[in-house]
This record gives sequence, C-alpha cells and structure tokens, in this order.
Amino acid sequence: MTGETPAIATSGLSKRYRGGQLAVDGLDLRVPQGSVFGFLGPNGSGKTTTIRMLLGLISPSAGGSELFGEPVDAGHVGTLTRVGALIEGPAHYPYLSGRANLARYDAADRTADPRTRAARIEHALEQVGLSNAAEKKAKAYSLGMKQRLGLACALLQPRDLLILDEPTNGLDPQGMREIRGLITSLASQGTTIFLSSHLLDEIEQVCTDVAIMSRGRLVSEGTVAGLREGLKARLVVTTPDPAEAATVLKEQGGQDVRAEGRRVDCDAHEDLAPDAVCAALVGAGVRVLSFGVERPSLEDAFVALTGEGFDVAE
Ligand SMILES: Nc1ncnc2c1ncn2[C@@H]1O[C@H](COP(=O)(O)OP(=O)(O)OP(=O)(O)O)[C@@H](O)[C@H]1O
Repeated sequence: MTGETPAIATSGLSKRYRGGQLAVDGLDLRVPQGSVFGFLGPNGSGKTTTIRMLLGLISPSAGGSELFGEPVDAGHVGTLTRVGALIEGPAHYPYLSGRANLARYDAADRTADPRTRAARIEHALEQVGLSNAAEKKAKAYSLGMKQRLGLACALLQPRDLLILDEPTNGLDPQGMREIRGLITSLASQGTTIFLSSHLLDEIEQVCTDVAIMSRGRLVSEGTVAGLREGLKARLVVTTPDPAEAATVLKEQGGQDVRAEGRRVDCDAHEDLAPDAVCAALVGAGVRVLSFGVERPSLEDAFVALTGEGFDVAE
C-alpha cells in the first residue's frame, strides 16, 4: 500500500531524560496501515519511551511524530481517538471489579456512547478472555489478567491503530497464544497493530514488519521475511567425519566453512547446489547423518545487526 498515509510516522524523534541520558536517538519510523508492526529490542533500548512519545504522554526533546498524518503534541488529543493503547504496567482501580474498571474508563472517554457501553464492555471482556473473571476485584487479578484488562480497555471502541507495549508480559504460554490469536484476528479486520516486544519468536509469529532498536537507535526496519532473507542461509551437514566433510565443502566452493563437533556448515550461496554437494560428500566416503539448508532466524538477524546477544531478561 505505498503512497497511503502511514499509521505512524516519526522523524528524528529523540528523547533525552533529565540527567542527560539519550533514551531515543533520531528515530525515523514508518508504520504502514494494515501492518502488524513489531517494535523489537532488548530491555532498555527505548521502546517504552518511544511509545510514550507516540501517545503524547511525554514530549520529545527533538523531532516529532504523526499518527495518520496528524502531528502528535503532548496534551493534544487529535487523532488519538482512533488509537487504542496498552502501556507498560496498566493501572487499574484495585477495589473495583474488572467490569466496573472498564465502565469507569469508558465513562471517562468523551467519545464513548453510554447507550452502547454495556454491550461494548461485554464484547471487550469476551475478546480478551476475561468474561468469567469479570466480577472479581482487579486487585485479585494475576499479572496476566491485569494485562488482559488493560487490553480490554484499548478494545472498548473500534480502533484503527492499536499500540501495545509488551502485551503478552506476565502471561503463561496459553495466555500468550490467546493474545497472539486476538492480535492476528484484529489485524485481519483491518486494525494496524504496533507491538513492542523483546520476544523474538513472538514477533516472528505475528508480525508482518519489524523495526529493531538497540540503545535508542533504529538498526533495521523492514518486513520480517526481508530481514531474514538479508542473511545468508547455511548448508549444514551432521557427520561423524567432520574433517573430511569440511574438506569436501571447501573443494565444492563452500565459503566460511565451520566445524563444531559433528556439525559442519558453510554459507549456502547460489552457486553451491545442495544435491551436488551431498553427492560429493557421499562420493568421498563421508558418512552423512543429516544434510540440509538452514534459514537464519530473526535472532540471527538481530545478532548480526547489533553485534550483541539478545538479552531476554524479564
Ligand atoms: N523517566 C525516566 N528518566 C530517566 N531515564 C529513563 C526514564 N525512563 C526510561 N529511562 C531510561 O531510558 C532508557 C530507555 O528505556 P525504555 O523504558 O524506553 O526502554 P524499553 O526498550 O522500553 O525497555 P523495557 O522493555 O525495559 O521497558 C533506559 O536506559 C532507561 O533506564
């Protein structure tokens, strides 16, 4: 959908906190409408700070952002009515039930129609899987249930864009699957989703596009498939004869041949026909236990781009 106004566009977006720390540094981001956009980066890389600026909760030190072509100013509502958000550690009224919390939020929203409130609350509870716990007080909710309640808040009205900061934080694997399913289903109805996460496989499973942050800077932006394709696949042989296998791979023109234990691999470039390599290995008497081409994962892409491991500290 080139040419269409992006759901989110930032230009030179930067934030320096008091104390001099540059948390976000010159971010140029373009989130196409209709995408499920993963905002990926280790803890402390500036994701939450960026999201707070996108929602006008804090003002940037430099640069700016637009939502659907309208500038975001701190304190100015603008297009924010089209945007639902779940930000880190959603705050709830602890002594009210989940349902009563939603009623409070909805009543505080000038754009919400009170006549449809009950039905919209019911639907939001159902969407996030909280219908059975709707009468429980929020203080008795687990972290995952609080997260779901936060998500239900964002879903009280139909939204064109959902900005979700670590939406599966605190959920067990089943809960994570349900939220991913919900994200996919909302996206299929046309909602643009901007999703921050430090979980690589989460991004890989649900996102069409991804931006990778490292230390406040954008190190890569593109489609998930494109990012993986940017890395070379590896041709991998498992064998009890690694030295011989390495020799054959080199003879066949394999580059960057590496051997570790029973695994020998090399870059799977275009001129290296896997069937010919396999035949050459067998012809040279190498005992081949397994043979294949491994596609790089998003984690490989991240490590290659940032030169650092992916810190998945919760
Ligand atoms: N209010 C603040 N005052 C000063 N520094 C801050 C503030 N909020 C965040 N920071 C710092 O800015 C940097 C970016 O933090 P931010 O929370 O945006 O990262 P993040 O990628 O969202 O990480 P996490 O997933 O842990 O929230 C960090 O080094 C953090 O310590």
